[in-house]
Amino acid sequence: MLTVSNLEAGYGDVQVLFGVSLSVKAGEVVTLLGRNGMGKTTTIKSIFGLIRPAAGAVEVEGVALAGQPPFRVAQAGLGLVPEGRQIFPNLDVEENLVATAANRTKREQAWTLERVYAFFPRLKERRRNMGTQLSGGEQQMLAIGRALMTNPKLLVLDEATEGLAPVIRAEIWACLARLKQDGQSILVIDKNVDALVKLADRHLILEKGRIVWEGTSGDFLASPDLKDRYLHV
Ligand SMILES: Nc1ncnc2c1ncn2[C@@H]1O[C@H](COP(=O)(O)OP(=O)(O)OP(=O)(O)O)[C@@H](O)[C@H]1O
Repeated sequence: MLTVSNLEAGYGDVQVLFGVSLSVKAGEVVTLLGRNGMGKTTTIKSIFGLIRPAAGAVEVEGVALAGQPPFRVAQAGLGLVPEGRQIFPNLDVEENLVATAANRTKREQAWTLERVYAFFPRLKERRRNMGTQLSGGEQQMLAIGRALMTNPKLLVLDEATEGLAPVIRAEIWACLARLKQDGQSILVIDKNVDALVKLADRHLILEKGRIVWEGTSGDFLASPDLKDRYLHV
């Protein structure tokens, strides 16, 4: 599905990623973990063409994407729920959902407005509200719904539960679990390791721009020192 190999990237003269490699297979849920400033968002920006990697390869089902503009990455089947949600503020909920919608993969069970509303009934209630009038949790559901409307082969969430109340976080995790049951491939960046260990199949830990650990949820639980070494502040 997604293969990233030896990615190097940074900002100006400052190198942030030093050969990041990762993969997500069809139907898998994989997490990218690490403390603040370790390069998680830079990895996502490089994958999505939001910054140009200095070296390395990004492939989606064999299509080479490194250095391609964001619309090509979207066309290849990657859907992003960006950090900070980035809801279009001057559009209402429904307009946000259809703004970037596409069924490029020609799925039989495509995501449509009706299906997104059935998945997030709260969005249906709020369909005529402007993006800015929504609560943080509703905005997050909208950002996920908007990405699903592109019918992505891989859904990527960057800090999807940041700043949300614990009960709302739990709702978002539950949504992701339902998507996983549906066979959706997902890459999640988040700091709530305990919730992610239950949800995900595999985990990668990023430290100073390098992948320093990789394993299954079982491996992660069997190494309790990982949290102190790489994840706690
Ligand atoms: N636009 C930018 N210009 C210059 N340096 C940046 C920029 N964005 C991030 N950096 C630097 O790159 C490094 C990695 O940042 P990145 O946002 O990828 O980390 P992160 O792991 O996603 O952390 P966080 O959880 O804080 O978002 C940090 O040292 C950060 O200061």
